[in-house]
Amino acid sequence: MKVELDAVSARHPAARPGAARALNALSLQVPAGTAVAVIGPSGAGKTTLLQVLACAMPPAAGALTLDGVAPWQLPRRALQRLRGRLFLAPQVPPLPPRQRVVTAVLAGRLPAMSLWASLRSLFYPSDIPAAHAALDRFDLADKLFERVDRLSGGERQRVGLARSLLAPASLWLIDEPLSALDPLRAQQALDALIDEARTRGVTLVATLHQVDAALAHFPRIVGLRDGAVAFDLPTAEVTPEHLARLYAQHEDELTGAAPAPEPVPAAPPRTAPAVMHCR
Ligand SMILES: Nc1ncnc2c1ncn2[C@@H]1O[C@H](COP(=O)(O)OP(=O)(O)OP(=O)(O)O)[C@@H](O)[C@H]1O
Repeated sequence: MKVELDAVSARHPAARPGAARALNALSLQVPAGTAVAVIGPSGAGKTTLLQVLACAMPPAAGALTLDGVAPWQLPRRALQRLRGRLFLAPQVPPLPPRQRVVTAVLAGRLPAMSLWASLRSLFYPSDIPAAHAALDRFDLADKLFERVDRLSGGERQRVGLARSLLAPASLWLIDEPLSALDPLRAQQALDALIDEARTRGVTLVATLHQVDAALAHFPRIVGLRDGAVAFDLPTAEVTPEHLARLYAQHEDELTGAAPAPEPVPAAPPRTAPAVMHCR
């Protein structure tokens, strides 16, 4: 799916009046079947960008088109159909706690299923081999029949990613896929996502805090700051200077260092307690 944003601005419905826009006249093109990593400091607008692309939030200004179609001008049912071709993986996947992993993964197919088939699949998983194969890409096949609430945070995150492989989508929007993964799992997960997206001709837009991982795996990097594109370059052309400017005043996020501790307010000078006379 081809993605085009032209001077798009967006503001969260819950934002304080007068708060800065989360996206500010942002323009971006992503050709069909390509992969791009979006990096930038906390609050830059990465998640908001994915929400706008997923048609979960309408732009306040500017134009969004997906395969040349303006989603917010479509009739409601056509917009629903289009949303079925988009897959948004939030940072923390919304998995019902008592559900089996196999059911949670197969839920990725729900947009392509009739109401009856989707209800049936809640009780009788329809394609267990497909769920097994998707989990295997994320080294989680042994958890096929485990309950979701018995998984670690990282395992749940990988279940959310495995779900993308079942989704009938041509645009994957993946928000911070590595936030709960150790370095080895993170590398495997990115390899699997990028490889599967390329094989299927799916467009992949992923936000990442791990700049090293973005540079190592993605062919193109978009740096986002204050809701606008700071740079949009082939990975080989991204320099330390680009990164230093992007993360200025947020250097701890670039280096992965723990943020500097909040300054502790100085204790008030100790004085002898004042004698109070009560009458
Ligand atoms: N639920 C919300 N309600 C109101 N304003 C919000 C909300 N979520 C985000 N914002 C505003 O939008 C801005 C961009 O937030 P967004 O979550 O898109 O940034 P981000 O780059 O994904 O940050 P992070 O890396 O910390 O997840 C924030 O600075 C905040 O002002």
